Amino acid sequence: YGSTRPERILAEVKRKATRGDARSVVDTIDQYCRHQEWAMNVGDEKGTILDSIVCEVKPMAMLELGTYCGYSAVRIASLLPPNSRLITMEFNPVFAAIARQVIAWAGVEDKVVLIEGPSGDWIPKMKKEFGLTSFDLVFLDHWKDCYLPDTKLMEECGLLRTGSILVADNVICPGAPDYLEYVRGSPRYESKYFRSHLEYTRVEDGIEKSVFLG
Ligand SMILES: Cc1ccc(Cc2cc(O)c(O)c(C(=O)NC/C=C/[C@H]3O[C@@H](n4cnc5c(N)ncnc54)[C@H](O)[C@@H]3O)c2)cc1
Ligand SMILES: [Mg+2]
Repeated sequence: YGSTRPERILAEVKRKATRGDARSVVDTIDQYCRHQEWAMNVGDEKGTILDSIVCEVKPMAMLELGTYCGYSAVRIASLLPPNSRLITMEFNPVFAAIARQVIAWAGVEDKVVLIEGPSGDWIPKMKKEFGLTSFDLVFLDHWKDCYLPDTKLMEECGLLRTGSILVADNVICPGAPDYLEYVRGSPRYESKYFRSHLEYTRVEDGIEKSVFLG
């Protein structure tokens, strides 16, 4: 049922996951995408790396670029300290509509603000629209050729402070070579690679964690 993959994922969440239980939503999506049909969620293996960084940073202000079905938004939100917010950006209205329902089913809607639109348009408006000074943590998981331009845009818009952390998915597969070269080569970042696998597969992939030094 459901004509698109995200709609089938949402149907599975409504069928199998416990309402209000973020963990069961995450596990349901992982089970479905591992055994029924693959989808580009950060997944369980890389998700554990993301979890450890979220728990270490305890961000009060976090940004995610590329919501898709809301899997990582739910995963992150379930670990956020009270009064902290995840702002997640998604420009595909079909995916955004599905993600809103997944986020609501998981019961984390009061921790997540989903912005519908392109990151390039919204990043320059973040400070004004959300009374933000900077982001403590940013998760990049949108089109891989947007990682670098959006990182430079966040720098230019003063959304990164000394100690802000960027976490990038898929730096090996599909890969974000220009982004990797930038954060690994720039004296303004301290970068570290966490080796893992492409979600639900044995293909090598990894997460790059980069601390902005100001
Ligand atoms: C060859 C090949 C193909 C696929 C893979 C597997 C693979 C594995 C992965 O973990 C992946 O993350 C990906 C991947 O391509 N992710 C792109 C994810 C985009 C989502 O973000 C949305 N979006 C994209 N740009 C923007 C933007 N500026 N502003 C707002 N939303 C944006 C889109 O609307 C989508 O909701 C692919 C591996 C290798
Ligand atoms: Mg990804």
